[in-house]
Amino acid sequence: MELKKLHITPNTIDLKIKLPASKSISNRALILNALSYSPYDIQNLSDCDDTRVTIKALDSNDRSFDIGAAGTAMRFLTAFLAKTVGEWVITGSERMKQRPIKLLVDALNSLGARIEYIENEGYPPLRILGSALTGGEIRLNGGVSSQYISALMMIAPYMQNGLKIILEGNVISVPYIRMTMQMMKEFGVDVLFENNTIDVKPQVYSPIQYKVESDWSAASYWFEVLSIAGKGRIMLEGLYQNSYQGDSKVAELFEQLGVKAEYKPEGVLLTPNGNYVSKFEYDFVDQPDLAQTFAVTCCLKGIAFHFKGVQSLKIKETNRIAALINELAKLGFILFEPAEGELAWSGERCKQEEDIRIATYEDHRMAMAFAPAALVMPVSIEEPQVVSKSYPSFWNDIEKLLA
Ligand SMILES: O=C(O)C1=C[C@@H](OP(=O)(O)O)[C@@H](O)[C@H](O)C1
Ligand SMILES: C=C(OP(=O)(O)O)C(=O)O
Repeated sequence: MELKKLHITPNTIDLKIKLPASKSISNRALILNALSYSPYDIQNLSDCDDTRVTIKALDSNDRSFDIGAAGTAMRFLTAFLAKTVGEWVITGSERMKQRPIKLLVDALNSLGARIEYIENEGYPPLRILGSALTGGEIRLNGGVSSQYISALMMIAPYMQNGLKIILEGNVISVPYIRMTMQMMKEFGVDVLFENNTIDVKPQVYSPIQYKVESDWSAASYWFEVLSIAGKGRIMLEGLYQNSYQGDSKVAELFEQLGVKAEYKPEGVLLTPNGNYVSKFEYDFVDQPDLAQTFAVTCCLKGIAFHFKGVQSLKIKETNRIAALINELAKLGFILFEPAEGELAWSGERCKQEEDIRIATYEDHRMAMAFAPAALVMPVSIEEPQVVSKSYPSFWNDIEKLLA
């Protein structure tokens, strides 16, 4: 097993980090570029695994695709292939075969698609008989994954009757639905999203030249580094205040955890603000990918926390709730679930392990969220290469702290 041993004890921190491009924006831009038959190359496309699998599928002459561990690629391509004439097979990693897709498949089949399960009902791999879709009106539970909704929205302009989606339940990850809507508008189509109803009339996309922003979820690990270190300055290049990414909320949230973020023309400058709250409370329903960053930061700063809105973490790259509970216990922190969809730490401690080896469960965010713990104690991160799912140069950037 590969192991990354780390203990970071910098005298000063003065870094410039070129963050990876957003994988969420990259994967949408690729689908929209394909749907608009664009002659342009997308600029600043991410080079991460989740984007590479989408590029490979869209560029290939194959009929069978393995999208590995990429949730967005699985969901977006399922919808894309459902409306593309031909017979297709789509599969993914062992974990992807446990991540639910039934709501999306049922929705597509009710709109005129023909999709079958090859192994287990409700899960990839899928056999898709692609054809023109009739569209119409559907009701969809918005509480499982917004990726199903984004996937349906992007192909909606090409449905014969357009598409009206009435979202039911507590809709999660709404900023990602808004990101899809904004990008569709940039590619020249009208989308209405009001009162839990999304309406897309039959239309055609227009190709545009598109440049992808840097990734705010990746930025969160640098906020964590500065918060834990409590000193230094870090310039994160290519980030803007008015971002389509809901995870840009990280800048405001870290004001409570010792970090000041200033917007400069080249990016965001992080410096300490000396302000650490005694208890951190937040509902992560709009920013599920930030939860791991905050759990590790709070524990290492001795700040009790109570998170809500984290129910979707159980169906991501791993069960992130279980993974956080297991791995933070190795560092000496006892977390618990006050209720379904919640995670908390009330200050309870256990004995820290002597030789700390953090398991990453094939989850890039476990590796990246735990790496800054090395500013406090020596840690080894198992299977560090998992970071390539969203941030291939993460370890090169972390090594700048050792220089
Ligand atoms: O649409 C997207 O790009 C994403 C949506 C979110 O998933 P859910 O909608 O499943 O929460 C997020 O966790 C994922 O990393 C990316
Ligand atoms: C949940 C994530 O990705 P996906 O669902 O696209 O696999 C993530 O990157 O944290």
